[in-house]
Amino acid sequence: MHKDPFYKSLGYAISGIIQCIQKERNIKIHLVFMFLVIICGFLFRLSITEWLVCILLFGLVISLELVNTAIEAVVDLCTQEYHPLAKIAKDTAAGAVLISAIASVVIGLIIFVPKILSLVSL
Ligand SMILES: Nc1ncnc2c1ncn2[C@@H]1O[C@H](COP(=O)(O)OP(=O)(O)OP(=O)(O)O)[C@@H](O)[C@H]1O
Repeated sequence: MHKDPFYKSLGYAISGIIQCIQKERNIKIHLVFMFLVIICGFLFRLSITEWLVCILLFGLVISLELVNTAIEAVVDLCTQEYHPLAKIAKDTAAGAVLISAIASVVIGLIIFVPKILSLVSL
């Protein structure tokens, strides 16, 4: 079977990311939070380890949102009818995004709250 060159595959992947950003409200919310965390990260001078944790979490949440969108598309392609398996597929994919977002918020609080408190108590 014909295999696309690497630059074309990269183009498809980037197009998938752009389509998800255009179509999905949730990924826009994640991107806004990511942008705010990056600004706060510079303001509070995060350590290398703290940056690595933040970057890992950005990648995790956004990747899971992309996979969630892919699963929604495949389910809709398979059936427009109500089906319990379609519900499980969509709900569990959304649940994966939720778990990663909750973990990110908790870790974000662990990183930033002590820094904010030390600023306030100066
Ligand atoms: N074919 C189906 N069969 C059964 N339940 C479905 C089906 N399609 C959607 N649902 C239910 O409706 C919910 C919302 O589905 P929808 O396709 O609108 O996702 P969405 O609201 O666009 O999700 P997101 O907010 O992540 O983009 C699903 O999580 C699922 O519980």
